[in-house]
Amino acid sequence: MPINTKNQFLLLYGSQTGQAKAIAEEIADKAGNHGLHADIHCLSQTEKTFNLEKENCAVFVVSTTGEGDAPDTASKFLRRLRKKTLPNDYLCKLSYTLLGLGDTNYTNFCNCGKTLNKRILELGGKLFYNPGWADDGVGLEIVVEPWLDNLFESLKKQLHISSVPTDTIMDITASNTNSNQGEILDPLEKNTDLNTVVNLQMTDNDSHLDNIASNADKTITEQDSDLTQDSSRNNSSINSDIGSENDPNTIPCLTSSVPPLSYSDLTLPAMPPSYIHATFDENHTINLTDLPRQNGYPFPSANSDVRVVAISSATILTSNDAVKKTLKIGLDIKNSGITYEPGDSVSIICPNNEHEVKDLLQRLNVLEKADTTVNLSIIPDTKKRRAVVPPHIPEQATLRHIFLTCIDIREPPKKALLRVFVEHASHPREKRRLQELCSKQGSNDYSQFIREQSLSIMDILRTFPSCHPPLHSILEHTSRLKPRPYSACSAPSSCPDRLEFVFNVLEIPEGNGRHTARQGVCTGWLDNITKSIQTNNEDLNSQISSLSLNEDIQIPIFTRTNQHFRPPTDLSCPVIFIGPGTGVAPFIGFLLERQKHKQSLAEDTTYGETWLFYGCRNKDKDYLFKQKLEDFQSSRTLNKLCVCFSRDEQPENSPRYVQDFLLQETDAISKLIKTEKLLIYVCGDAKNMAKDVNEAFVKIIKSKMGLSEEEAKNYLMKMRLHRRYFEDVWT
Ligand SMILES: Cc1cc2nc3c(=O)[nH]c(=O)nc-3n(C[C@H](O)[C@H](O)[C@H](O)COP(=O)(O)O)c2cc1C
Repeated sequence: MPINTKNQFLLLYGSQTGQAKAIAEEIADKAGNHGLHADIHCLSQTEKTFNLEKENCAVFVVSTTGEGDAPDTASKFLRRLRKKTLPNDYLCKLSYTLLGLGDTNYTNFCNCGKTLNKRILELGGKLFYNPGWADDGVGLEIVVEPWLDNLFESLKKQLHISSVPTDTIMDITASNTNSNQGEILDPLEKNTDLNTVVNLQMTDNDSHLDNIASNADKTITEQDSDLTQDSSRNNSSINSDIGSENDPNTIPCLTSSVPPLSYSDLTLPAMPPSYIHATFDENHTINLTDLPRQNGYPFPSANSDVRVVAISSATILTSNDAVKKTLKIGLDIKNSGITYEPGDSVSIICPNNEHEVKDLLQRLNVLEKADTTVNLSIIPDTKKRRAVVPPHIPEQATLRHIFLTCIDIREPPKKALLRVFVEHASHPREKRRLQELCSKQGSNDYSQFIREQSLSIMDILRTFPSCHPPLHSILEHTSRLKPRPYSACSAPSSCPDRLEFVFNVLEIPEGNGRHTARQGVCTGWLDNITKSIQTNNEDLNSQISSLSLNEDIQIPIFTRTNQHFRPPTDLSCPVIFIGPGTGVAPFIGFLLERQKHKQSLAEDTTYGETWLFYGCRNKDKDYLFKQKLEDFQSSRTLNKLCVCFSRDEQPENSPRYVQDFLLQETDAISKLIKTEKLLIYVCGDAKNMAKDVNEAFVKIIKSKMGLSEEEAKNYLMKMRLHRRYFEDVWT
């Protein structure tokens, strides 16, 4: 396909953890199938490789991070676009569309995408296709897939390209008849795509190829017909096999409670072309300790270099009979060059579980070669455009190294990988169920049975025993293994050489498609490697640490600054901290810092009221930092400590959750709000707690300030905008 400016569009992405980038790359890949060429760049390349004001046609894919913030790689671009000096017609040449990624569990859903969209419109840009707002909380694909389906028709209309050159069609089209060319489309409404439609009527012995041929309204080229015939062979065998059993209920399901889809048409994603070639070199021994972590590819959001530091303590903060085990880890950062402030987080670069790696390598039939040097290269005649070995995977390493440290083998397999699995499942009924799960019609099943249950690649392979995918497919379709961030619960002003953080050891039970019970990747690893030094006694821990008995437990980390979640600088402001469970962590650091400040302040300094709302299940089992919090209260660093226990026997009307406690304190809190100096900090679970806390404040403001619901919500929104309401939440 010749590249000329006529069929070219600018494709820009801003991504924090890789999803927006992956979707942008998918758009770039698919563009060629439609006779289009995507000039793809990260937004960080602004003014180096692209200049927006000179562009005619652009597609943006941007996620939101932090508290409604732009990804790190997009912030410079947004800063430039926000300049007040830009004229109103700055982008008047530009027609564009935008796909925003976000998560409705966070307060500012898709804020970065929405802000960008608003600003481009203000600067004279015109939308040629409705923006899509995809919600990671329920599954990005629910919006992304239909949005992508219609994007290319709109792009072609925009670029005045009426027909698709036949030599560029890779996908196979069956029922592609309702193409709404040129309209601005609602991504959720209409559906015109270039995907494979598989018809598997029980009674219909027509081959898949026949079905496609009769419905197709696009030419299938020679190179594509290979793909078609492959599918045809596989699918016609499915038909005859299913036909002979004649019982739809025998189609294997992920769990016995999962019904299969009906035997209707399925629209499958196009089979992704393979592109990585792995060869083993027995004569070459590789020194793995020399290999940079994840091939030296930078970690997004790192604010320090990666450092290897010693774990100097591991304190169990919960009783033996608590539902969850909570650990506090102390890191020795003396001479490490690592600095941090309360509110910052430490990211732990953890490996996958070694048994899971072994099981997967065994299943892929490469366990004997796990420690042999492997060379990865690009298949010379691959059909994948711009194919490169993923930058976080070294081209020369061992499989064990790659599977342990570079790729995420726990993440639910993407639909593209399931599509590959379809081709490598030999049992017809398993093949059919895999087809369902990656099909458009099976989207709900995919969300419900794979994504929501967090099934791993190995869970899927165990469920479909006849499926034996090739090694390269796993390397091609897995994400980078991500470092796990934890808020610091210490303060450098009180112990400059130590950084502490807390976490619950995540226990994931067997069931719902998960073939084995497991622990969280990072929390399970930290729990295991610190077993020998774990203690319930903080004092014992400091003795161990002073004896330096555990220098050999070392872990790689980096820190991330959190400019938006900092202790108040004006100590006269009243402040309310809300942090149930491990959400209390940053507030311990804040209070340590506050205590230090207070000690150095003159007697008559005005010191704002400081309250903490904390919650856990049981007073005697999982009340984290009990002693410390009570000490803060005794020293008047904390003026009010409101603790609730959700599972203890209690007098009627006792608050069970922090939001109940807030409501109980409505009068006192509303007085603090009315001072217009109150600062509110919320940390912890985004899904339930942060939303409920937000609602509790709306109720308080509404009832005590005589405002309507809408006005109360606006009041709270203004508090956020004026940096008086802060959140550090996670899902
Ligand atoms: C730490 C963190 C903070 C987030 N904050 C927000 C937010 O404020 N608003 C939102 O809509 N989505 C938020 N998200 C959800 C992401 O935007 C969403 O998961 C997206 O798919 C990530 O895409 P990326 O991998 O390209 O960065 C957040 C996700 C994380 C991990």
